[in-house]
Amino acid sequence: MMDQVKSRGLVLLGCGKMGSAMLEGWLSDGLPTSSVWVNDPYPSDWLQSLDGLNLNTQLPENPAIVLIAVKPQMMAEALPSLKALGNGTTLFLSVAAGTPISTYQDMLGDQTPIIRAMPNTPAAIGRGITAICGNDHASAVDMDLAQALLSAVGQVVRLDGEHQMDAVTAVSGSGPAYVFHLIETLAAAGVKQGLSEELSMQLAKATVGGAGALAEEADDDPAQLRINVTSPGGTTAAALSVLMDENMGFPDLLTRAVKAAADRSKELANG
Ligand SMILES: NC(=O)C1=CN([C@@H]2O[C@H](COP(=O)(O)OP(=O)(O)OC[C@H]3O[C@@H](n4cnc5c(N)ncnc54)[C@H](OP(=O)(O)O)[C@@H]3O)[C@@H](O)[C@H]2O)C=CC1
Ligand SMILES: O=C(O)[C@@H]1CCC=N1
Repeated sequence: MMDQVKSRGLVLLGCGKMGSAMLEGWLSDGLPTSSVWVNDPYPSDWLQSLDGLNLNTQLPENPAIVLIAVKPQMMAEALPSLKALGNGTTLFLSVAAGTPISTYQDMLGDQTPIIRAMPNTPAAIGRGITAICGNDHASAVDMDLAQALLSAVGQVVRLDGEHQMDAVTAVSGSGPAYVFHLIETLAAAGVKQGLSEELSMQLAKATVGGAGALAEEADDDPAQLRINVTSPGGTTAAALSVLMDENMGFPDLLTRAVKAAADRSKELANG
């Protein structure tokens, strides 16, 4: 399956933070730079340093996949450059938040196989998770090809339909930022308790990384893992009484944050 990508080529339209995170993962997985075409007006130093990459050159005539990773606001400007590849056997895979499949069909032709995907930046180290859903022209083979490509940078889940994409974006697409902010604020809180910045950051990163890995690997669910940390009448219980506060705690705060992200994803549908 991936041989097709190697021989026919992979095109990246837009290669900023998300495009680069995925490309980094694919290159580490063995995709040769000579099979990759990147079209980006201001390529990063990293992209420019990649030997053999086809950077801002003429695109292949029939690439296996075009990955669209420009911002939703740039879509109307960026997509027309790909029109010649529409309505053919090139599979389009878009990671843009909000932009519906219908926008790509309108601009690339309504016979074009299109898969919408929502990845996240841990893809850079092969620990991403990507949710996908395709249009009627994305065949089972196309879905398998997208799944094979995305599996190289982490887990892949298939959605029941496009209607789930806004919620997925709010949970796992944006989610890493919530966790990074948790690390920042946990480290800052440790400094307030008298630790050095360096030590507090080391403790915070290892704690979030270790807890995340345990949550994925353990048989117990996260609620039980939390209970396992919480000695009756101890320190964790004291902290959780703050974090689980009905009005000002994590549940209310995260519910509102995830809703704000999902609402913004819906707004971005209009560019
Ligand atoms: N960042 C993330 O964690 C995630 C992002 N996404 C989605 O990925 C997409 C990209 O986001 P992100 O990587 O964060 O954004 P970035 O701004 O980092 O990347 C977008 C890239 O596209 C380039 N670009 C702009 N216009 C064009 C054009 N006409 N042709 C080709 N390239 C162009 C930009 O160049 P320049 O900088 O010069 O404008 C930039 O390098 C978005 O649609 C976003 O919704 C999805 C999941 C997670
Ligand atoms: O912030 C954004 O809009 C993109 C989509 C998900 C993560 N980053």
